[in-house]
This record gives sequence, structure tokens and C-alpha cells, in this order.
Amino acid sequence: MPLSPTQTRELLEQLGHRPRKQLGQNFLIDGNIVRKSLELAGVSEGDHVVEIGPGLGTLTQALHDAGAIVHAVEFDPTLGAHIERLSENLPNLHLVKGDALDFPLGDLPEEISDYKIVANLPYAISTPWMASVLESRLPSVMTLMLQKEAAQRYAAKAGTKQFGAISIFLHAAFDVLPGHDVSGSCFYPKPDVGSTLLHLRRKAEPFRFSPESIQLIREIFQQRRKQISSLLRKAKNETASRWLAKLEQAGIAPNARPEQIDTESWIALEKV
Ligand SMILES: C[S@@+](CC[C@H](N)C(=O)[O-])C[C@H]1O[C@@H](n2cnc3c(N)ncnc32)[C@H](O)[C@@H]1O
Repeated sequence: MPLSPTQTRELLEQLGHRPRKQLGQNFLIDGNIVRKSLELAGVSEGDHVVEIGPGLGTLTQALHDAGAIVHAVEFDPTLGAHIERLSENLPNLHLVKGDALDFPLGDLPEEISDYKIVANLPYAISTPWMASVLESRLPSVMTLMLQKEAAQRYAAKAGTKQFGAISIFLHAAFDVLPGHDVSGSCFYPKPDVGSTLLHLRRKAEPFRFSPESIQLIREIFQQRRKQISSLLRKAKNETASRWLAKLEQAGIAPNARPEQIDTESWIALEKV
């Protein structure tokens, strides 16, 4: 069970720690959300699970109790020391004290290819951290607490204003299930932004874009309302010229706007 708001305040006092807003320190105090996260991720005995930002250890303890081998990364030195003390009694908890942008998968051993990610993310780093995850071994599932707007971008479909480069990269590799909005009262202190619990399941055949294509798609989306053909002409690199010549073959109209081109069509463009 997670700590109640009173227990959370008491523990923070004991640690002499004030929640740091810039590190997104909004701790989970709702048992249902912890349970739901584990349930969505289907955590079971022996699973390797990466957790970003264990904080006071609520989710960490629940993952460990479910039999997972937890690979956690905590940036805050006070909370890192707290988790390190917890780990003395949790043999399957492995902590990296550092930045998740440097250790996006914690200390997950190279040879482990089957793993999950379950985290109440520090909202400020969610997108660059996700970009690193997409470049590494892909997890079988990710169950993530995210800022609502980030979750909307990750889940967005073509033709919506939230649809962007990250939506394409995620949808190419994962089924992104509808998210659950989570009330601010499930955290201490209450965040001043909305939160969504999002669940992603790796596809049977996940597709990954090459680094050059990732770069090009990101550039293209900086001018999402321009026509794809003129953006590709302007980009002046080998991938852009190849795509320009293959637009029709990939079923994309030259005057289509990037935000209207769905993930399958971007994949077709990369494959032709
Ligand atoms: C939203 S809190 C989640 C805490 C805890 N997992 C929970 O659910 O109660 C985010 C956590 O991420 C940590 N954090 C912030 N930035 C980080 C970074 N760059 N790398 C690793 N951890 C970070 C914070 O210190 C905090 O513990």
C-alpha cells in the first residue's frame, strides 16, 4: 500500500526533504493507481521492470512485492539515499543514482531483451527520455504516468493538432491504448497540471525509423502546416530526396500536410 498523505509528509520531514517542483516530485498516495499500474503492465514474478524516479519508493515496493526485478533510476540525492536504504531489504531492487537521460534503462543488463517499464515519470523529462527508450531495446510494455498533454501527444492520431513526430515513432512500434485521466488528489503534493496513466504494448513487429528519418520527421513537424513536397524539397538531404521521389508510391499526395499523414504512410515512405 502506498503511504497516506500524512505518512508521506512524515517521511519527507524525517528525510528533511521538501518536494522539488522542478524534479516533478509529486508522490503517489493512491493505492488504486499503484494497483492499476501493475495490473496494466501485467507485472509478475521474475519480470525485469525499469522504474524512472522511484522517489519515496511506493511504486518500487509494490513492483518488488509482485516479484519483479526492479531497475530504478533516481536523480535526487536525498531520495536516492532513501531508496538505497530501502534496497538493503529488497534484494531485487537495483538502483542507479543519476539522471534518467543518461541511464534511460537504469542498470538493466545488456543481455536482458524482455523487460517492462512502469513509472510515474518526472514530467519535464518524459519526451527526451522516451526518445532514448525508442532508440534502445524496446520494452514489451510501458505503463506510464504522464502529464496529460504529453499522453495526448503520444496517443494522437493523424489529423489532430496533438499529432507529431513522437506520435509517429510510438505508433510505429507500440499499440497505444486509451489513457486514464488521474485526479490530482492521487498525489502529494497535488501537481498543478493534469495527469494521465498511459499503457503501451509493443507490436508483434515493431517498426523503427532510421536515425536520419527520425531527424527528418522531427524537422518536418516544425512546419506541420506546410505541404510535404515543399518541405522535402527544402530539406536537401539524401533521405528527403528519396522520399520526395517516392511520395506517390507511398500513397501520399504531394500537397498533404505532415499532420495529415498517418503513421502507416510514414512507414510506407521509409520502406519504398
Ligand atoms: C512524479 S515523482 C514519482 C515518485 C514515485 N515514483 C511515486 O510514484 O510516488 C518523479 C520522481 O522522479 C525523480 N526525477 C526527476 N528528474 C529525474 C531524472 N532526470 N532522472 C531520474 N529521476 C528523476 C524525482 O526526484 C522523483 O522522485
